[in-house]
Amino acid sequence: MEPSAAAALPFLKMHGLGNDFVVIDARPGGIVVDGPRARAIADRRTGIGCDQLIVIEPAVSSLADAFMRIRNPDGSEAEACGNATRCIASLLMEERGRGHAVVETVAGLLDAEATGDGRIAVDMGPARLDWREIPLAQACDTLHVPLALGPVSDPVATNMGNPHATFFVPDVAAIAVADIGPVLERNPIFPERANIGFAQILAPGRIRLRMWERSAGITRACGSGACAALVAAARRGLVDRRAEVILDGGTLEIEWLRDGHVLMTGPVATAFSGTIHPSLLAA
Ligand SMILES: N[C@H](CCC[C@H](N)C(=O)O)C(=O)O
Repeated sequence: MEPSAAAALPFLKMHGLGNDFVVIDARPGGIVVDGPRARAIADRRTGIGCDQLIVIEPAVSSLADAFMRIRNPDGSEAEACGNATRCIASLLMEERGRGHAVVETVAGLLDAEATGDGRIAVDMGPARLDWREIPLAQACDTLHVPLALGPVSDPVATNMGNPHATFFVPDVAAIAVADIGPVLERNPIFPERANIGFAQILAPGRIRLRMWERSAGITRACGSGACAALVAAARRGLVDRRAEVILDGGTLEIEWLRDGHVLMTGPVATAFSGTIHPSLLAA
């Protein structure tokens, strides 16, 4: 059932370290938020504005509490969104009055639990490391992808449900992320484009990361990007399997477990609630 043109749609504005989301609960009314509507809502000038639009849908799997649909500001669907997963998991835990939740995504079921200090830990599933899984357009060692642009080269490719390329640099502050991010995102070696991370090793357990997100541009934090950066650094022997990843908006704790899964722990916040004006739904 589509909301009538007159119906205003309630939403929550949430964020994880400043990576912000408009969250719509489509479970009750079967509301469809397609690409054009997502674009209209996510637009920071004429809409509400967000890095990703998150729609909570009824779970498909009997093992999940809800399905989380992720849309980028250009309306495209993303397979993973770590910060949003923490936000949705916290909503589901609150609804059910318990400290754990299972969030279903197109990339699989994600287990989440409250860590007791106000943060949420999510098992983001296995890091996928084969060139076909990223995906890349040609067979290559994902630990050394043959790509260079300006001051950066030789990234590590990782799939966390979504595609990532992580470049290691001596000083992230010196990287013109807004200039080279969009060009790297669309390099033909990434048939589904890619999220681009620029990482600086501060210490064996501390990584500084700046992100250019696929379809979303520079964001203040990126959970799946932080996971990809930790896995990349550990594969290169630059850090152990656990580190603090310091993003523009704050710090995430990432651990690459022995079973290949990646655990991400960090805060969530609800900024405000409101209703979406029907004109935005007419898109
Ligand atoms: N902000 C998200 C990542 C969104 C990735 C999206 N831009 C894509 O196209 O994969 C996170 O916290 O993981």
